[in-house]
Amino acid sequence: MELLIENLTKKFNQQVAVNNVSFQLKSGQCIALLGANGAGKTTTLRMLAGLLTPTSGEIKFDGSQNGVDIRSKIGYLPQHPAFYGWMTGKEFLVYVGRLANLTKLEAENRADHLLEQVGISDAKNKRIGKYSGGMRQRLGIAQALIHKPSMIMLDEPVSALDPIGRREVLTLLQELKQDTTILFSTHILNDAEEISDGLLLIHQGQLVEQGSLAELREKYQKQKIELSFKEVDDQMIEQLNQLSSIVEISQNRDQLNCIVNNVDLAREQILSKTLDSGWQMTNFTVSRATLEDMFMEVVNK
Ligand SMILES: Nc1ncnc2c1ncn2[C@@H]1O[C@H](COP(=O)(O)OP(=O)(O)OP(=O)(O)O)[C@@H](O)[C@H]1O
Repeated sequence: MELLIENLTKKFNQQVAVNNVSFQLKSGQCIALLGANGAGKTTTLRMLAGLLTPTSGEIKFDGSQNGVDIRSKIGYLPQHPAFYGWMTGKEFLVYVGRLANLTKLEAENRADHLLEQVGISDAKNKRIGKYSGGMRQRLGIAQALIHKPSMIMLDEPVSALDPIGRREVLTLLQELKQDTTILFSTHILNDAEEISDGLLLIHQGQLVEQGSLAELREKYQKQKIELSFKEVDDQMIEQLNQLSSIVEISQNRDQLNCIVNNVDLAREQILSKTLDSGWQMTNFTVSRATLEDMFMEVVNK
């Protein structure tokens, strides 16, 4: 399976919600579409799910012609799924199975299988109105899988959940990704790091970075020294900036984050400068820049 997205764009009147986005998704991958609120994640997923017509660009599934209905290949869980609270979990899945053209028997068998797979078979005869948030999301994922799609797309599958529900659904996704191709959106980097193999970072409608977690870590991994002083002034920052080992300094109140090109040299230079100048240092920590730093760097460009 291969999903190829080329120059996908969506405008709402004059507002460009998704701007010239291109990427590829292959069988077996679990990819996170990561971006802040309003970045364009939902709009992208809705176009891929066939619920929204792109203004321009192409969506090709296994080399299909652009515009061909690919909904039978894709399972989709919207950000705010609507359930009938009076139905039981099993009734709901049988109902969506029938909508997906399964016979009654097929729908029942498929529902039982999926309820087992997403771990809510004990509650299959309970009304959905009584389900916890995590159980509803698991039912929503089962719904997305009903027609045996080649891949599933999940819009913010854990964002609205409490910590217990989050954990339930993240664990389920860990299991599902073993044999399901998954594209999911999130605004939480930790969730993306925990379950995905790769990231698509979207910012103001544009794809600003993409790659496997390993590639991105390698690319953005920088050595960093965090310093705190009793007081920080511009002159101090200027003097530190002149040290040959320091590449860049950012300030957060009395804390300075220094990206350095050589930790050992930087340690020596910073400590000796601090002593000479009589600055009152309260913290000196060597660390590595994380994907969090990458996220902030890319998003603040
Ligand atoms: N139907 C619409 N009409 C007009 N503008 C829209 C419409 N849908 C989305 N937008 C705008 O497009 C931009 C992208 O929205 P989108 O919902 O795709 O972002 P998102 O990344 O999913 O954010 P969130 O996490 O808040 O759902 C936003 O500025 C939004 O206001």
